[in-house]
Amino acid sequence: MENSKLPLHLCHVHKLSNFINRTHILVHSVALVFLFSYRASFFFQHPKTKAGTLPWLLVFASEVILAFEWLLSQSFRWCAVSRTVFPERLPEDDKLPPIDVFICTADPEKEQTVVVMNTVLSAMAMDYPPEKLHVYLSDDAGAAVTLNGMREAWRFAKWWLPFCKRYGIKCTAPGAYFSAGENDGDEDGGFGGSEFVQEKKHMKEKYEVFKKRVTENARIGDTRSNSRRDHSAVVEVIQETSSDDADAIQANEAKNMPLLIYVCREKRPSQPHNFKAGALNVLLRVSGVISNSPYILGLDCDMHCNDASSARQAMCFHLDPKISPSLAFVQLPQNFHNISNNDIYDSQLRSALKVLWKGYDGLGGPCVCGTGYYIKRVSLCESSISEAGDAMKLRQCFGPSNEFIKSVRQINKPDHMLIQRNNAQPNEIQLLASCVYEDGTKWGKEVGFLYGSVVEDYFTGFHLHCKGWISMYFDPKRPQFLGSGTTNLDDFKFL
Ligand SMILES: O=c1ccn([C@@H]2O[C@H](COP(=O)(O)OP(=O)(O)O[C@H]3O[C@H](CO)[C@@H](O)[C@H](O)[C@H]3O)[C@@H](O)[C@H]2O)c(=O)[nH]1
Ligand SMILES: [Mn+2]
Repeated sequence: MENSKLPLHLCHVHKLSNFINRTHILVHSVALVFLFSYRASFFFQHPKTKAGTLPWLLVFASEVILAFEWLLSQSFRWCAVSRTVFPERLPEDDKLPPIDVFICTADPEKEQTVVVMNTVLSAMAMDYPPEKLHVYLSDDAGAAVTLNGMREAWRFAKWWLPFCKRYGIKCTAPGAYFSAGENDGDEDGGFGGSEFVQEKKHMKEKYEVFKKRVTENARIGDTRSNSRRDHSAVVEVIQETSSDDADAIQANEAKNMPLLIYVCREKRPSQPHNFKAGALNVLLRVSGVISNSPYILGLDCDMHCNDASSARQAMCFHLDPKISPSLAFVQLPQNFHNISNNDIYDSQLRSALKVLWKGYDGLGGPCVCGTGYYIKRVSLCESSISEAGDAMKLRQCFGPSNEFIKSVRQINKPDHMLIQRNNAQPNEIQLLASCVYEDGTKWGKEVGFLYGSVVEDYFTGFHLHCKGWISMYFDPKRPQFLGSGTTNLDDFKFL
């Protein structure tokens, strides 16, 4: 009872650094005024003493451009803030809202299936009520190796999830967990007894078997790999398939597992696929008719959960009644596990994520940065058409699926938090994942993730802010997600 009166999160204004930054802005601005008046005085000089006009004008113009650019970037330094959360003050588990996790993969050759499955497993093993967690993997390549990997991941999850839960494992990606230092007590949730050591060893063996099976599948080859740009939709809810005795014993645990869904959208060479934004919009629709959770966690396939309590921490913002109605998303920084000691290209994006984005947060919040964000479904699926709007207009906006339109109406209702999984019709799902579904609709323009830019994340974030939504940036001490960053100039150039 008492908890409900205490705040779920606090915002700290960086007073000293804001003071220093503002003083610097003032001094710099005064210097600019002197510089510009010096340049302007040139035009009042006697023609005989004047230097060449053209070079003078060019220098002046470049200074004006640079000063303008500098001025725009000062907004980041005006009001830096940071945040603390209190997940222990959240309501009981049965009152927490469901979450859909969206993971995207596009190329099984560049994005190793074992790495992708580590991301999937790490999301499934988060410390959140399993019946409220639904993990969707979008496979743009439609690769058999990825679908097989999902089935293997499901089998391994039956062992991995109870292990993580029992011992409070923080890094829920098995690969990263087992490669961390043997004596890293923090990673082991403080356990160290012989029973734990024994079980950890057993789990490691299971993980090695899982890895072997996934990589063997990859080596056997994917017969469908030639049809990466030309394939039909496949949506599969991963379920019990094994007849293995040991697995069957664990099957009981499966009742307490999140839903795991493989989604491969239809792709045809004649239809634009709109890259990652296109994949995310298919996930939005397919998940809409299956779980329709009010919140979505977006992850790149190489970005695993490094803190099992991540979803609970994000909910400290989303469940705050004061900000919740206008809060579209909580963005966490992109942290990387493979940064070299000589990070000469700033691959860890330190200037952006440790300095600028905190300033961004003080001014209404950052934009979406592609991965590691908890976004409210309604912010992506809202339309100007009210719930009572006529069916024809809703179809023009969201496409022809009545089931999906029904799901959009549901998320606008106040009791949406309690909605449970639906039994969607397979042909409705095929329709939603088809490549022509969006023709003539507002998908990618007004609804969902926006098309027309390679940085769909920034574009979508800006668009949400333009519509009046706010966002939060949360940079906790322990990185909540870890991915692989660029480590050489070639990769960096194409960022
Ligand atoms: O057609 C596509 C292309 C990419 N992806 C997935 O999108 C993610 C990001 O793509 P990647 O090629 O790794 O791009 P990066 O430049 O590393 O990504 C950064 O920049 C992107 C665009 O701003 C953001 O979407 C990412 O989250 C951000 O990490 C990966 O999981 C891909 O599998 C798809 O699903 N379909
Ligand atoms: Mn990437």
